[in-house]
Amino acid sequence: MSSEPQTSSMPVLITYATSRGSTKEVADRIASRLHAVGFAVDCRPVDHVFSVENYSAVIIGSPIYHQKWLLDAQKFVDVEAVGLRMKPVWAFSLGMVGKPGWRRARAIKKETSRIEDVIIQKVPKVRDHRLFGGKDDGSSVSTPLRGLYRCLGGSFGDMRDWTAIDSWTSLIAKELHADGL
Ligand SMILES: Cc1cc2nc3c(=O)[nH]c(=O)nc-3n(C[C@H](O)[C@H](O)[C@H](O)COP(=O)(O)O)c2cc1C
Repeated sequence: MSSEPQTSSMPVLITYATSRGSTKEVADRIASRLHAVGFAVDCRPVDHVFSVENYSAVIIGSPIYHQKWLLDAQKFVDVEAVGLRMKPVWAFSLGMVGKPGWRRARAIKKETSRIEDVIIQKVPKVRDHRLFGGKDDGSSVSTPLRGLYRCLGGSFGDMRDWTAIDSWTSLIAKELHADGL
């Protein structure tokens, strides 16, 4: 008899880094939606994950600060790279995506590919990466910079698009089902 763990009985790991809590709330939402459609889930911060070995799939999230993922999330991908390469992996980022418009669209595209380049170096077959709007009241930014950001089509507040997050989660659930997980 094989001693291999039964993949389908293993939970899906939803793991995140956060500085101010908004990414945790998105991770919790993804976990609860997956749980609602029948998946066993485990949602925890990246620094509370012992190993990815006992998970069937992994969803990793981090906010973007100064154009990079938080260090804890980068470290997690580095340390777990070998294990992650053997699983279905999805990634998401939170950032200030702002209002639609060509200037922002270009900035978002650039930011998204910069983040993806780093993830793909470690986990080449990451299935998808999404940049969702985050939450920032702008209080940590100087008034002139806030004004400049607004002129460029950015906006402050809670920009999390729960409909987009739920749709993405449904796509992941479909793929997991298709994989027989
Ligand atoms: C000091 C600071 C720097 C930030 N830098 C970026 C950035 O470079 N790109 C971006 O898209 N969002 C940036 N943001 C927005 C955050 O990614 C957003 O607020 C996110 O929701 C924070 O996640 P957390 O609450 O999980 O820490 C920044 C926010 C702050 C306060």
